[in-house]
Amino acid sequence: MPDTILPQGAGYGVVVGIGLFFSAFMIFLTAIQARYTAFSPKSSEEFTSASRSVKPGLIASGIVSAWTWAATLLQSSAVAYKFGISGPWWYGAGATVQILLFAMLAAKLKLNAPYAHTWLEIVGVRWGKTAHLVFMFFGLATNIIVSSMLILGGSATVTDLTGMNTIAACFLIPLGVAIYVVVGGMRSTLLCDYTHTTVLFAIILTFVFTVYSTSNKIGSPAKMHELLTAASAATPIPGNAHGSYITMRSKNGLIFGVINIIGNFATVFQDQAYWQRAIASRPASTVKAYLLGGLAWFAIPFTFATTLGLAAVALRGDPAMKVLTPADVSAGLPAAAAAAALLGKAGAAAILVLLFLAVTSATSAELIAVSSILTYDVYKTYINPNATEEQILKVGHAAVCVWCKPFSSSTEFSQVALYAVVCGLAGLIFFYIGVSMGWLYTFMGVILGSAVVPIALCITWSKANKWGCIGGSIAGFVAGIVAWLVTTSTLNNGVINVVTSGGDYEMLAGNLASIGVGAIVATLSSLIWPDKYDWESTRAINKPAQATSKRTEELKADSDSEKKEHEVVTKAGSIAGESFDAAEEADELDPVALNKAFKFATYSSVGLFIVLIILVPLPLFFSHYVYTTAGLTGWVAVGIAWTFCSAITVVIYPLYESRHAILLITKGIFKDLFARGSGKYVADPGPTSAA
Ligand SMILES: NC(N)=O
Repeated sequence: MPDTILPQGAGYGVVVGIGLFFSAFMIFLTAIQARYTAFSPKSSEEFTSASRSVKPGLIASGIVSAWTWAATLLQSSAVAYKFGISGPWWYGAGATVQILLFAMLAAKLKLNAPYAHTWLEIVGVRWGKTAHLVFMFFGLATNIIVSSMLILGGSATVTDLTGMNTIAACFLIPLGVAIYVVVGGMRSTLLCDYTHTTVLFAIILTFVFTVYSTSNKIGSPAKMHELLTAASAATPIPGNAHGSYITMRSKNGLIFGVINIIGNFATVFQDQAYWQRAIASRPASTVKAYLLGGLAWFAIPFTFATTLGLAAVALRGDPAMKVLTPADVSAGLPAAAAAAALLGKAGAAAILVLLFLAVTSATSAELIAVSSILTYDVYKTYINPNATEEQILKVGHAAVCVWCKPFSSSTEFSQVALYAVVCGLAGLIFFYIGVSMGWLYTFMGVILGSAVVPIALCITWSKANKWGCIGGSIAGFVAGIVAWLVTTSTLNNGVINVVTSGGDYEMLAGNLASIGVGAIVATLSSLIWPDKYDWESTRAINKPAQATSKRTEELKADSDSEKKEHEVVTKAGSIAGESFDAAEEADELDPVALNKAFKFATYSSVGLFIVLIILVPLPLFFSHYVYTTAGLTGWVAVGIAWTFCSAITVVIYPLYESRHAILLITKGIFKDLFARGSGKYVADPGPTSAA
């Protein structure tokens, strides 16, 4: 019997083949965009922010795609395997609430810095160079840690299923992504994200229906209940009510929940990828996009892990089920093992494709995020403040390829290869020192958590104190590391290594100290020495010369013909290009409407936070309830229904809202087919709708 369920060729085929397929797809999309729409991929605004014109469904799909990491599928299943049903809940809820709460930051971004390219530009303009550099450290550290987790999770699974060389996997995974991001920029990345998300939901639903409906090994929630009950009796989980897998009363599940909430605050609030989607979004619908994206994403880890993570427990002892070591669990392998045990080679292949799509789309989000930071916060801020549009675009492309070498004079191919080296090296270093994806996942809040509250205050609160926020971030960082190491040493007789430092309490202490000290110092100093910031300078960042509201123009215009003239003038000043004109944009940036949107974001996200983190899980935790068959059936049914709603939101809804753009492109293609050259988009002098 071979050591792996799939041949090595399958690993290379998926990693290289699908990577190149999506690169070709991206080139095709970009060509279509350039020919049949008003948006030119040659503009730097279009490359980094899709001309700030994207509608909420596609943004929501992009959020889901960027937020679906290897860990979303693998670590969620690993915690289901370790803690039972509480693991998927804490993973899903504990990483959804940040996206929901980010809707508030997105509303403030549109209100206080509507034309910024990066969140660091806002920090720099408000607080100057020191703050800019300190927070850039946290921003880039976030991108590096997230990218490393993606590479680690992806390569571990590909190696486990196919035997593909881990070093090759680490380097080849980012290669295809780098090519397609360079070719397309933000809009094509969002369209590629959409395709990935569609396939992702199809594969997840296939696994769900296999486990809970068709499989002869499980096949129903009732059988799953029976198998989990038997597993609980055979190997009770310490800290769970009655040692059961089918209870929310799990002490370690709850600890993981707290760590998860903290770490994910850091990786949303200080990752340019999420700011970038807010920047790319139309102002009027940014909040809606984040609320939809967050709610849609919840179903992915929750339902997937409630399916394959629990299946990995239920199938223990099955001849087709691999025996998992603690290292395998930490590497996130229970889901792949269960998929292979249930569906053989087909299951393994499906999980390989699923994982690869998740890893590539999240990596593409990280790439374009880093590219924007290097372009606008390093190159334009410190190297060439008078950079031309052409220079900015060139650096943006180069930065995608090589994080640390944006001015390479080598060919694009060698830049791509160098980028693969940088990203792959980060993954490899962690791999060789024995740091798994699971370890890194619980560690991320220790070093990133301290900047969460200071960054949120900088963007949303006029009273936020500059030195309090900078000091809080640094003090929290130090406190997090110290608390983590001291707890490790205390609990492990002075032994500090990768294994001892990865324990639940060790990571919990580091996470709590980091976010707590950062929050307390930043908030208290701002209350004692409040700033009085008026946001004028951040509102002026990159502001186009003639961004005047259509309403204002209408008031000024004396006649219909004069009004038309005004529209044409404002249109010329639009940063968003011809399909989302300046007057429309200025109307959507109306402060009254944006303040309303902020209030709506606050009420809904805080309300959903209370439901997801307090009202649902805590009563179940304190009641010590162990699910009956009917209880588990209901729990699974909620997951399946939620998954369908999510698929409708991020797969069907974007198609519906883009129907005019799809029609426009289809007409253009048909015109070209019947009269060669006649289908190319020609600018319409009047306002039109955005894709
Ligand atoms: N994106 C996460 N935390 O899965």
